[in-house]
Amino acid sequence: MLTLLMETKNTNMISSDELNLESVRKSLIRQEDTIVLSLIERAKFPFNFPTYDYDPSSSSSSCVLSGSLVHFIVKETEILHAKVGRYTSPEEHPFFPDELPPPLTPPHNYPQVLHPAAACININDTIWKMYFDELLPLFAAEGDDGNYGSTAECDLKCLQALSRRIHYGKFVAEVKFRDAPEDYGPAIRAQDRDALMKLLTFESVEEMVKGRVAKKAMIFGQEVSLDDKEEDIKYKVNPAIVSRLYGEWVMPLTKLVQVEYLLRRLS
Ligand SMILES: O=C(O)C(=O)C[C@]1(C(=O)O)C=C[C@@H](O)C=C1
Repeated sequence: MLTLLMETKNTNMISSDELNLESVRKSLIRQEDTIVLSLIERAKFPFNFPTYDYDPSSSSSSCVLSGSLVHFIVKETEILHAKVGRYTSPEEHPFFPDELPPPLTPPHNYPQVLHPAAACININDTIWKMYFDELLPLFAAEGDDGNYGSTAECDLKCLQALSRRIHYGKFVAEVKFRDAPEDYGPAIRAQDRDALMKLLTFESVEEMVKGRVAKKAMIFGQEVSLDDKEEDIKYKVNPAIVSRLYGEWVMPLTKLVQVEYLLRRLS
């Protein structure tokens, strides 16, 4: 708890005068480490289906949870973290925002960098569905080792890291608007999603990101042994899956957040 409190207080939140494309991209690059390492930790456990299984109609269930174990762990963790002010940070977004208590800690004055309308953008429902329906089956081995609590804890860390990275699109969008209001203004006033998406997309950057996260998965996730031959190296998480995660989900969802933010930027 103290660590979390210190983490919340010692935020490396970007101030308005430090806000530029280089600084926000530097943060996105640093967040790649957290995402790749959280996937590697989740890959320690097999799929462990009972972590996600909840059938209210099953009379045999002695389970008293109102949902699956992973729902319970995420909800209860968010309630605890809300009490120490985690979700007063513009960089943090809860998966269950409707059930959170007010902070018990003094308010922290975060730099007011974003337009107030940013607070209404939360796409965690989409992130939750992507993670459990698309991503997890790609890299979690089949099987059940009974470690359902630890498995759910790893899922929580993956969800939090992905949510933070994708919603960081609000800061990227703010930078892009400030750098070129004459370009973004007409598309915003026309509420033209396609024009905004075209303006904010840098395909060369996306290719670099996909290559870098695959390389991080290789370096961070390499099974190390002293007599490995080059062709026998194994990885805890397939680097191609990490590259696909970014190409098919993380960057498109980050761009969705950017578009949603920009549509509201002049309201
Ligand atoms: O770096 C940017 O310009 C971003 O908008 C971030 C990001 C990303 O999600 O990594 C998204 C869209 C761009 O096409 C390139 C990269």
